[in-house]
Amino acid sequence: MSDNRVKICGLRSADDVTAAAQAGAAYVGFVFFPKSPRHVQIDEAATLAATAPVGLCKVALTVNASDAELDAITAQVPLDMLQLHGTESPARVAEVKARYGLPVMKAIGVADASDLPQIDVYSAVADQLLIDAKPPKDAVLPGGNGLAFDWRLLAGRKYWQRPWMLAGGLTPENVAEALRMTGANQVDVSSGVEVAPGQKDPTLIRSFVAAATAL
Ligand SMILES: O=C(O)c1ccccc1N[C@@H]1O[C@H](COP(=O)(O)O)[C@@H](O)[C@H]1O
Repeated sequence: MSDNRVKICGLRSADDVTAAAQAGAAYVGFVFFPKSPRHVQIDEAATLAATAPVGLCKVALTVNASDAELDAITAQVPLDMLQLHGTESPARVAEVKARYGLPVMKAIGVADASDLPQIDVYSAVADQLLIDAKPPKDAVLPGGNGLAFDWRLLAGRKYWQRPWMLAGGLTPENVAEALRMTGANQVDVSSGVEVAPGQKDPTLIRSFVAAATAL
């Protein structure tokens, strides 16, 4: 068993939270983005977060959220981290961090080598980085599309200043190879542990966490 840490994102029920916790996930994510099949209302997320065992990091995923939206989420949901998954600028990341006093994880979309310098830019302001596949141009969702990027882009990289997670198209079948190729020690998954959009499967969650932490 390794020290690899897993985030299961897009949880919508108490059973999902229990499955993630019992499988050994380190983080659970709640999606606040109405276009997503994983979107939860703030009061639902508050109830779900309250069921999470102590020590499980509860993350709110938002996309270009306004202060009013973040005020409402942070006032009602007991959270440990904010994940910014839109086009938030470095200045906005710093502003959110200061305003809410919570660690901020910034998602960065990668399609090719030209996207990699953004990782250094956001390292200066975010507490963690989430390196995800860049969504297709016509995508409705900026993440959660079940698409992987070419992991070879991260092979042999220099070390970044911040902890980071690998995301995008990860599954119980490919996560071990993804960890090996990128050297990541944290991974984030959504579609890869679902049987239908937004519907998590406890067996897939268990298989994913087992595969990611077996190395
Ligand atoms: O999951 C979503 O619906 C979502 C919506 C908007 C922004 C990000 C979203 N998900 C994040 O994307 C990664 C990768 O997802 P997948 O495993 O490829 O489906 C996921 O881990 C979430 O952090």
